[in-house]
Amino acid sequence: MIEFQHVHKSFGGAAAVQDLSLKIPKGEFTVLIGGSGSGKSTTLKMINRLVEHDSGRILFQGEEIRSFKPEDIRRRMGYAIQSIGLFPHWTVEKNIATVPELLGWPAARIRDRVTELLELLDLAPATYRSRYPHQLSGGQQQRVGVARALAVDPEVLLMDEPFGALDPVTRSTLQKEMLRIHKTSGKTIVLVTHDIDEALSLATRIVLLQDGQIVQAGSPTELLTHPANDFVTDFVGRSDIGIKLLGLATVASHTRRGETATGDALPAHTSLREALSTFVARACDRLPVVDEHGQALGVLHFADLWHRAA
Ligand SMILES: Nc1ncnc2c1ncn2[C@@H]1O[C@H](COP(=O)(O)OP(=O)(O)OP(=O)(O)O)[C@@H](O)[C@H]1O
Repeated sequence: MIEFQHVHKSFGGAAAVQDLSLKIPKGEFTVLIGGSGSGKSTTLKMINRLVEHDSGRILFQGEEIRSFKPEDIRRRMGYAIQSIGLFPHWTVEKNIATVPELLGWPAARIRDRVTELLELLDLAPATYRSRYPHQLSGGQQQRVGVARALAVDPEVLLMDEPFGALDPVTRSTLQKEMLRIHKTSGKTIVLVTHDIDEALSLATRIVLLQDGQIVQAGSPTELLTHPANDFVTDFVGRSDIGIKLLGLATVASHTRRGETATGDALPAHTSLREALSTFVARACDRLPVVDEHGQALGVLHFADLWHRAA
């Protein structure tokens, strides 16, 4: 759906992105990750032409990105950023309605869409639609930023550190919401982060950048189990690669069905990483597992964690 072919971008003679070639297929959740100054934001912004590339080609659905009108790009690609950029003197409703209004949607359609988006992001419409940004918490502002990016149901969602500067609980909640939105909408999402745990939990594909070049692109499991070099190993966390692998699998896939055990049960969608923590905290080697309806599913054995995790 989006393809970079040998793309270069320099600022004042210093290369920010060099010879970057990358395919982003439709429906993928691609996470661009790397250290500070590695070229993540520049790469993202070249997709919606906030930054123009110097050379090479960037294709969107087979056509050079420069051939699209900026307003078409704005309609087809939602954009959410860490600093949100909500207009302070506009209500939540008006902020979310920015692009629909630019596109001349009728007022009733805009109102319905705002209601739908606020509900999607767990902000009660009656309470929040007429508030101003300063009357919201940081997490709520981020949600409004995401709602605004989704307003005209774009084919692509571009997100630059959208959950930066949030406390871990809010961050984790919003990450889960993004996973749900991705799962239900099948949207193509490109997200920038410097947080490897965020990348591992969200991405279907991780693209690790260093000095404006791709060091490795692959699934979270590939990066953890087949790192291209020492830089990748260090970046993904040399000392806790095993724990991170456990974070990629759920209890459901490791449960011995039909067995029974006593004690508080784990929901089947719990990650094996959390399960390991529960085993240690409870000093036990078996945990009962329940499905999403709270019905007994089986038992997770401590021995099965490492046995089958990779
Ligand atoms: N508008 C600009 N003018 C000049 N230099 C820029 C500009 N934007 C980015 N750069 C430079 O390009 C390089 C890559 O920047 P970029 O913002 O893409 O990195 P990043 O990986 O997103 O970093 P961070 O995680 O710190 O946000 C950096 O050296 C940066 O200083």
